[in-house]
Amino acid sequence: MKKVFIDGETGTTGLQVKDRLVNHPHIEIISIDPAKKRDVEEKRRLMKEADVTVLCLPDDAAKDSVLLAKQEGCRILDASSVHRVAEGWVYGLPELDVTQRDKIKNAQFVSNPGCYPTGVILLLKPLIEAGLLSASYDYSINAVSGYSGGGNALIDRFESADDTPIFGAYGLAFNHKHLAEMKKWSDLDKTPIFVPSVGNFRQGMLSFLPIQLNGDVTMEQLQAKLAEVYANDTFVTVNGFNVIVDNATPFLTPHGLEDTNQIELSVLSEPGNKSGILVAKLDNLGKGASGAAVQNLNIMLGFDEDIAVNLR
Ligand SMILES: NC(=O)C1=CN([C@@H]2O[C@H](COP(=O)(O)OP(=O)(O)OC[C@H]3O[C@@H](n4cnc5c(N)ncnc54)[C@H](OP(=O)(O)O)[C@@H]3O)[C@@H](O)[C@H]2O)C=CC1
Ligand SMILES: CC(=O)N[C@@H](CCC(=O)OP(=O)(O)O)C(=O)O
Repeated sequence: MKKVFIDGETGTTGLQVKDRLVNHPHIEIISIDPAKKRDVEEKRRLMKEADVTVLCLPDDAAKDSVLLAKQEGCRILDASSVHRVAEGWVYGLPELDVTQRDKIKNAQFVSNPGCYPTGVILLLKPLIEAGLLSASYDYSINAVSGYSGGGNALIDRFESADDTPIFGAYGLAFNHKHLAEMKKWSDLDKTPIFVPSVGNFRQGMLSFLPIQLNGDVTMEQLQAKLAEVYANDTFVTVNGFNVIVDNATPFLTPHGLEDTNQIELSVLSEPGNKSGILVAKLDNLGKGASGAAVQNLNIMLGFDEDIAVNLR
């Protein structure tokens, strides 16, 4: 058995990591006494005992815990957004390319990706790498997330206040914390324009990337390349060209993947069109956070990467 300490076990992401790991046959969770959850020496003791510590903390608290881990030489999987483009950290997106799983397996410090970047990067990176899309294109991304993406504070607001909107755009200063991560790991020349939004539902996410093609490239080729690249990836499904897979068809909704570690990629257009959209659907708390964290833990600890990644 390997031991895992979840620092931030009672938060939205931490609870979902815990709920997955209680079903893990090879991992034992070591928990902090709730009365001591901010006690630095108690954290140090548990970190030293654990094979890996998962940080499910606000950014500033995550920085403090990483200082402890550095002092003690402990392994960390950080779900916060602090280290996703930081030197000395491995980006925890196993499907990024064929070398990424080995990097994750051997790393001391792994940073779990943000929910929005997970979809955007998996769509853009392989298409740019293949020369089908340009790194210098003016990309824009519109996305909608379930309110659990905002952690306990937003959950409380949506579930207890009576003045919550059905839908609201945010991040309108265009400096969202996920931009650096999207640019770096998709290999973009420019920072994209990103308009996130939140809807009055708990879990689920859709990210849309409108594309205008130049030259001979077709939208069908984009779908074919994505299908080829992710053919062997258990958690990535590439839908057929212009096929909407949704219980609510003809509507494309953020729903259907809740509590799973799956992500669905789609290329939607009409045959022969030179424009269309790339779409990623995932559970912001699944492949966007806790499912991905358990997948990364499995890789870091040498287990099959699909053990206990889903809640259903
Ligand atoms: N929600 C999501 O969809 C995603 C979240 N993340 C990231 O995961 C991290 C956690 O987010 P989320 O779960 O949403 O946030 P929550 O606000 O739901 O949970 C944060 C938890 O951390 C606890 N906490 C705060 N400070 C400390 C500390 N110093 N020591 C120990 N525990 C502490 C909080 O306790 P208390 O309530 O008592 O303050 C709370 O239980 C963030 O960095 C976020 O960016 C990543 C991907 C997706
Ligand atoms: C709806 C909502 O507020 N979503 C969060 C992102 C959630 C996520 O991916 O978390 P990280 O904090 O780990 O980056 C936001 O836009 O900041």
